Amino acid sequence: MLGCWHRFRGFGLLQYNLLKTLKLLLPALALALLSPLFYGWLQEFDYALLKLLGHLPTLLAVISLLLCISFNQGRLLLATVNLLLLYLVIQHQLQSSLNIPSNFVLFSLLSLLFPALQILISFLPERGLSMRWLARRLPIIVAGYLFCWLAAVNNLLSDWISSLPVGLIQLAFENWLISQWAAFVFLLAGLAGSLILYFRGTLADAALLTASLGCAIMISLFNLPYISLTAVSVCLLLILFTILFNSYSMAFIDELTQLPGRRALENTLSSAGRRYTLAMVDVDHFKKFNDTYGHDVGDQVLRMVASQMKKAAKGASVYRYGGEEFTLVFRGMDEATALPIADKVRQAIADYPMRIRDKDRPDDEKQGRKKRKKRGPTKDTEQVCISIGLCQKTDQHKDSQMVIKQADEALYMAKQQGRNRCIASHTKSPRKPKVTATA
Ligand SMILES: Nc1nc2c(ncn2[C@@H]2O[C@H](COP(=O)(O)OP(=O)(O)OP(=O)(O)O)[C@@H](O)[C@H]2O)c(=O)[nH]1
Repeated sequence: MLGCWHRFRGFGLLQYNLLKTLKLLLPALALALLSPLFYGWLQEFDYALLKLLGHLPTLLAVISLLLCISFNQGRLLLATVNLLLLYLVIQHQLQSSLNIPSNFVLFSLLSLLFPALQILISFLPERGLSMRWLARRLPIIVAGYLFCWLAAVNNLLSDWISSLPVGLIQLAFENWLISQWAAFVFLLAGLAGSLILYFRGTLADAALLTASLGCAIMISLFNLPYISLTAVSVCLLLILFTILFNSYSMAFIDELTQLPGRRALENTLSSAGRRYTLAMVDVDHFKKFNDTYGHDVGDQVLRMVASQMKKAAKGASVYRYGGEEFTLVFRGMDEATALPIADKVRQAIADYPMRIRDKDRPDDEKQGRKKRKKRGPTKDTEQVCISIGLCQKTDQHKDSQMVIKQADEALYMAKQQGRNRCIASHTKSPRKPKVTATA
């Protein structure tokens, strides 16, 4: 039975990770669907406009580089450089037929270099951006393309055609220009990218994987006009979107609970209009969780409270105000309507059996079972309670800060009256809770 449960939990985790991965790939999917439209659109432009549009990838790359530096996104900076250099070498050295031996050699080298660098970039941990970090990695990418470019401008490449291995000459699929070796390295880049995306699950990983797939398609369909312009522009647009989304998350999303933070709350309140109710929420005796079980368990409690609030607070948006304080905003609702919803939130959390994980629980499952047997049955769930203070916006409130202040006063009263309850500034509380907070 227990084995069954573990298998079920394993399946649930797999499903969760797969869903998360698919969600992360959604922006890439949207851009992939739009790229044939963009490609078709290009065909209608006249030569002068197309020449101008040829600079679009460089422009996008420069914007991306500036944003990467401003927002500390090291891996996306390297991915941008990889795409930009690939595009520049193609534009300056590969604008005539691949039947010319030197062009064919350059094309073969680039179709190995790009995916190999993508694999390296995918495996790098995201540790922000510093000069030392960059100085160790950027020269590898630049050196690869510089080597190809110098060999091409010095007319060395045509001499190398006779020494190209068969795997770089034979195509992997009929009518597709990708060689067997290049297909293999792109496949490795795709596999590495997919595994990293599955386990690490960041939007940057999704963008890196998509850039590898996009450039594999570009290499395969290289004889189509403007294919490099289309593919590199789309990949860079995705990278730009990722940088902007990441910086938005850093500024507005609380990392621990994944709830919007105080800055997002301020934005909401500035556009909430004149009719809303705000609730300040505080975890009762939270300090005791930290003191008794440690900071990690304190963090678990905050995550549980956040997720239960999101589930139970129907019609309200939930924010982490800071520390163990949260905020609910009920747009378009008065206190009388918001109060029962807030009370349901309070009840949902009070009813949730919070499982506390033993701090010195051994990693080995067998050892753990032995230890639990020796110690006998223990109480490993704790009740977590919250107190809530509500206040609806009225004409007396000059700004949202005054509403927050009054909701905070109501919260203080809830604490004074015994905790685990909701108090509204203008409306009578629905009922007294049966349970009182114990932590
Ligand atoms: N684990 C963890 N603790 C935090 C975090 N932010 C703030 N704290 C702790 O939250 C505790 C807040 O405690 P108090 O303000 O004394 O309030 P309380 O114990 O909840 O008591 P009452 O509000 O009176 O019910 C402090 O010990 C902070 O260190 C966090 O992100 N994680």
